[in-house]
Amino acid sequence: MTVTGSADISDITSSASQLRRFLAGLPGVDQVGAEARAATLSTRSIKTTAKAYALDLAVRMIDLTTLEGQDTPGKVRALSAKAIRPDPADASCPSVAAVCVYPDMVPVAKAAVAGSTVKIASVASGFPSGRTSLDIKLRDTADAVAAGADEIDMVIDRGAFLAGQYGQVFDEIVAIKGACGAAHLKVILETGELATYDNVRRASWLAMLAGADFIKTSTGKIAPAATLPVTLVMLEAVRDFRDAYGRQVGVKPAGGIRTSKDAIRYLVLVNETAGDDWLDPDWFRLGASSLLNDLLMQRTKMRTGTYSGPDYFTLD
Ligand SMILES: O=C[C@H](O)COP(=O)(O)O
Repeated sequence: MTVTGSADISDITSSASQLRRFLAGLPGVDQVGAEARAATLSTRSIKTTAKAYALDLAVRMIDLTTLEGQDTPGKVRALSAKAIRPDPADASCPSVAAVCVYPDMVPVAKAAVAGSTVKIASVASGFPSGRTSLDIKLRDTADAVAAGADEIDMVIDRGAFLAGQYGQVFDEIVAIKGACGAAHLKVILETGELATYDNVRRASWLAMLAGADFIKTSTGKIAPAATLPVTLVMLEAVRDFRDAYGRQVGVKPAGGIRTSKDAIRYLVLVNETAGDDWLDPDWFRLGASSLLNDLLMQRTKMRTGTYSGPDYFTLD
């Protein structure tokens, strides 16, 4: 896709009307083509050696998530221990990328991963609905960062987006990015509420223009959550954005990704759509609460030839 319009981001974002014109001018997504391509890629088989690599890469890309009202410090500590050392019986098993928690659990998670490579991601900005004032969203974000979050996962205002108030959504992302300081910002589009692939493409560009470090599909609280075609559209967007403006943005599908097969399908999609520059935890994450155990079972099967039952691994 060739992006038409100004070559300079500041021209596009200088006014709400310029931004609207730019987003309205993005080419429409070929829905049938996107779904067919995602379906074709999802049937692709990979060699055994590549599979072993892919399983480890998928482990390294996980944002191991717990976002439940009943989360306790004990559960977050256990999850953090698992994030550092997913398979205590196998020292070759890598750590996951990050633990993802609500802001009040950041201090607990931060202390639990101290000394490891595991990052702390925190949802903020009135997750999951985002229906709160900008002041509260900024405070929510600043609190999580002050408590040690390395990454902030914010939700966009879908109501404003769907009403065409792109300038408002843009300004909010810019403000929250400011509150992040050195922490990376992942912008959750909540694609299950955006209704069309064209909207997914527009929201992806809007978030990137506003300074997102990552674009993320879903909160995991709305169905459908991550899907391959939606992720394909987002991967095309980050690829085209880098081509146009020279800045690389990451992608994080999240919600409903539970099996090794699913994870490998996403990795094939990344490779074939954005390219192997994105096949790295710095640029691609899998937001998941219960994918890790299946990856561990498949790793063990490849190593020993036999499956360990799910009970062998601790609960995610
Ligand atoms: O961001 C991650 C999601 O909230 C996790 O969703 P999941 O429980 O369906 O894996």
